[in-house]
Amino acid sequence: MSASRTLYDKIVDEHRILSFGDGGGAGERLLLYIDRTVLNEYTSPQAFSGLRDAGRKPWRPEASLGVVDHVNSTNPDREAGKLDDGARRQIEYLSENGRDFGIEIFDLLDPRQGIEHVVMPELGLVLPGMVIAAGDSHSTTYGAFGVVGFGIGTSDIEHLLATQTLIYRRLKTMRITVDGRLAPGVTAKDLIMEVIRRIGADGAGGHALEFAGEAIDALGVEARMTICNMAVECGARVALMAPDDKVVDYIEGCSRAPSADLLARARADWQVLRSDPDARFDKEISLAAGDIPPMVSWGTSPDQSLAITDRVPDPETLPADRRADAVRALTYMGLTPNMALQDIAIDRAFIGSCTNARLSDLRDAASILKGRKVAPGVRAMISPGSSGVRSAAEAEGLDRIFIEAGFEWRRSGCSLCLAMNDDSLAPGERCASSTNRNFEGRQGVGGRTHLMSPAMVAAAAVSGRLADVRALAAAF
Ligand SMILES: CC(C)[C@H](C(=O)O)[C@@H](O)C(=O)O
Ligand code: SF4
Repeated sequence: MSASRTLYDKIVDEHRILSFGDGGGAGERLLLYIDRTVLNEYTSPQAFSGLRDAGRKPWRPEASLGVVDHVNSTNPDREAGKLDDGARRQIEYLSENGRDFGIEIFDLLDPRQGIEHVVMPELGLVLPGMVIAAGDSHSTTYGAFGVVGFGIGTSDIEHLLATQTLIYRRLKTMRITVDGRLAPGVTAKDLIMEVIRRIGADGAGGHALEFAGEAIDALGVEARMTICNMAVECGARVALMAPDDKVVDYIEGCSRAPSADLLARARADWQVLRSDPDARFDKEISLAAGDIPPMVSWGTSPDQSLAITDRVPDPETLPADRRADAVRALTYMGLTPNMALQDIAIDRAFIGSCTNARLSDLRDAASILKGRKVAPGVRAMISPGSSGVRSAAEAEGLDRIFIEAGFEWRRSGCSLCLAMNDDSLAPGERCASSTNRNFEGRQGVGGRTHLMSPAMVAAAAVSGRLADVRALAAAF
């Protein structure tokens, strides 16, 4: 290994307990120490059952937190929220496991409940230089803090709980440098959607993807989380950004943050958490932030997206290897080639998910909705990323803006990001959505998803069709 290292390699080296001996480069197999994990009711049950069957206990229970997010109802009236027997059992089993194994659980009624990737950072549990592995693919979110975060399967969760380690294969590295500044009305969501459009759904496959450049430095921490979260949609196994003062300031305000003393010392120590100036990446790409427009997806893969001012593609004009997918996507989405994206009428609007339901996202959307009404015939709902975000938003009156505009002010959970609870689209319904995946059936059987930023969802909700947020606000 060369003396100059990438941020990814520095963090992996720091957590390597032993190497299985195939060199220190990409592909090296090693035993990796994991600092923390978060468990949800959907992917943890078998891991806990495995521990029970083997008579094992978690090695460091205080390194884990459990939270209910995927299957719960977000109906504000808890009684009315439908919970089928399977979901109820999963939620109860998480609490039971927490009690039996000494792991802290935020259940449905806990004021700190929310989507795991929103809850972990907002508590201050995600600290620069850590490795956080969890049973959910969007664990890449933590990269915004300079953390190696990645998703793991159920048997790995069991191994992690029992040993606080994982057998790991070192990834190749890739860097995307984003120069300049984003234009007014263009957000981190548009930036990552443009990256995914450009490099494809597997463009960063098998790589740890570092984001750098002026545009990234200029973003707030929550916007950075949006980018790292969705980087998994271009195949990145890990997303990373070098932590700066904004990150430490963000952590400082959190309820579970280390003491002020420790943080002051860490602020200096964390300076080393950046790629060395001459570090070599296996792949490098750069793009100009100023060229990125507000984006919307038109198809059924997150890389099938375009500028809102564009037209639905004509498969005939696409490269041969993309044609069949495009035809299938357009059929599923019920769209005609060459129609203007802004002519696509919507039935539903949804603001939520671990990608885009933090306080800054809600503020962006509210700035568009203030004094406006959801178009007739559109059902709009918002599910804040966590119960904490929900109360913070209420404290500054954002709930009133959403409700007066005609949005349903729901509770927190994965909600309509994936139809695993009682929020779903009816067959054929079309939704403007601030989420991250537009796969067939993702929001309900036959449901049609258009991905976009929260402000763009707000613009679509009041317009009744996909719309350019720049026409509604000069800047936000
Ligand atoms: C259910 C879970 C395994 C899944 C994931 O890992 O990402 C979900 O959160 C998703 O977003 O598709
Ligand atoms: S909000 Fe969506 S993407 Fe995030 S963890 Fe839940 S289901 Fe997965």
